[in-house]
Amino acid sequence: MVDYKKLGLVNTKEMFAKAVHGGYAIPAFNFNNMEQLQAIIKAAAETKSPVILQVSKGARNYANGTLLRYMAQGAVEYAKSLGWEHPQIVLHLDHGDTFETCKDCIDNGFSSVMIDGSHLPYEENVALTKKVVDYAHQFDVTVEGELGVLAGVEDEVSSDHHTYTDPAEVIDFVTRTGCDSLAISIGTSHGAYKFTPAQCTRDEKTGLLVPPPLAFDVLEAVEEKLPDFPIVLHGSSSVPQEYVKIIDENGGKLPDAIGIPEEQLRKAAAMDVCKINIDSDSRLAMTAAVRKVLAEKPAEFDPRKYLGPARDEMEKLYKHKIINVLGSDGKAE
Ligand SMILES: O=C(CO)COP(=O)(O)O
Ligand SMILES: O=C[C@H](O)COP(=O)(O)O
Ligand SMILES: [Zn+2]
Ligand SMILES: [Zn+2]
Repeated sequence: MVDYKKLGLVNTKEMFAKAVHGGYAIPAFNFNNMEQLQAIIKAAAETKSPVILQVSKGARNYANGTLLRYMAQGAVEYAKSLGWEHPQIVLHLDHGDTFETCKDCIDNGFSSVMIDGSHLPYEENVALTKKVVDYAHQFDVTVEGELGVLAGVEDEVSSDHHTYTDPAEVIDFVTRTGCDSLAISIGTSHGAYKFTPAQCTRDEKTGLLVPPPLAFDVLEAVEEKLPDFPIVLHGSSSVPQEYVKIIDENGGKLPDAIGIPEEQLRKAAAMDVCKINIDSDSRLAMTAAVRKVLAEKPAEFDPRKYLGPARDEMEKLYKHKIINVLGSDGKAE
């Protein structure tokens, strides 16, 4: 049993309580490699923002779960070396799909896990989430559950199929499972194609696609049922069009890539949403920077010469999210 507290990591409990009352949200950034991790830690340290490092199943398969875990645990020391005296860093399993995966993470130093039973029939979701909570809470590890199905990659049916969270279910779910936070579905989705052009309107001046608004009425109804309970938004990349443009101008092809406007995320962060998941935007920042360097300097073959600029671009992006969108800067002084 690896005790995350001995590694200097923290769970989400206190930071969520503060974020809910403070009208801001904690960034949850996925990482799969060293450059992403360095950029996240540097951005969080320099803005003094609490931060959640997320590891997905795909990340564990890509980079090796053990290696990622040691990297994240080492990141606490890295943060301190940057002058962040008391880092508030959470190591979180993103979209855990079985009890065994969650247990493996809890046993090995994760301070938080998500059990995503949202695709199961309701009673099975309750039973699985409760099983993970009962195990996790013995070790003071916090647990995120999910109700409702996001559109796109998550629903496995079609790109516009989704099921918004049913506010009538949330009290029962949270009470019976004991989960510490709840991911809900209000119109966000994973990846860089969150809406089809047919679902959008077009801005007459800029010609850019304008996505439909999130279902804030559902979020409000959830908040009414669960006052001050930490709510999580997955699929919250905004797909910055400047990155899409750089990628497309340098040999890439991302037609009609579109995300959640930052205005909407700001509004959600001011409400009871206290964890906002961002992965795709970091991928776009990295890809844009790498494509640009390789296109401009065809003779370059030192990975540090393109991964370095990629890391700088990601750091810039993370800081922007922390300061200008989520409002979590200075909350971990
Ligand atoms: O929800 C996410 C990770 O769980 C990431 O969402 P994005 O694909 O919008 O970045
Ligand atoms: O939930 C989705 C995250 O963006 C992780 O994506 P991934 O499974 O490709 O690592
Ligand atoms: Zn899910
Ligand atoms: Zn997600």
